[in-house]
Amino acid sequence: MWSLQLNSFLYAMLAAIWLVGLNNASAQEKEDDANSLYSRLGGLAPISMVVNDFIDVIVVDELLNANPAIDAARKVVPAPYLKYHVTAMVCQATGGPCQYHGRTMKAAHAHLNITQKEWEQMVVLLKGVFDKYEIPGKEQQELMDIVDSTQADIVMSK
Ligand code: HEM
Repeated sequence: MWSLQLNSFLYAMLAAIWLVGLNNASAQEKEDDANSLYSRLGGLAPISMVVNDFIDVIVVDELLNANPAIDAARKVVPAPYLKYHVTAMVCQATGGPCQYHGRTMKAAHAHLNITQKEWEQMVVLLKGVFDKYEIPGKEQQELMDIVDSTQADIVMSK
């Protein structure tokens, strides 16, 4: 009898410890989420607006379209398709709940022969969009770091 009660008590204690552990884990996760770049940017809606403007400015840029491969691709690849994929990618890379299902950066850009000069133009255009949306300096830098991490896979020639 006693040992049965003791056993139930021990099980109840173990269950309580396990539940407290679970609660702590989710509190920690919530804190991580709130601190993610994704949350600091305001989530998916503001990210999609920044990407929307970014794609709108790059597809009409004269310096970029002087590259015949870029010009040909932007005429056949729908801008909404690019906006969808780039939004999902940024959402995922900043710690948001999305999953990017597009091609690798190398596979998506290899045929475009993107030069260093074209990359730098893209960065100037992107910075202009960041400024338009008044993204704070720290968050701009973190976003640029993500973009920079793709440079080696995107820039194909000098
Ligand atoms: C000078 C810089 C860039 C130019 C000119 C450019 C242009 C393009 C073009 C024309 C396409 C369509 C290619 C095709 O399907 O034939 C494309 C695809 C894509 N780009 Fe870029 N891009 C640049 C940089 C970037 C950067 C920095 C990112 C993200 C960090 C990015 C993300 C993507 C994605 C996600 C796709 C779609 C991939 C897919 O179709 O699966 N691009 N880009």
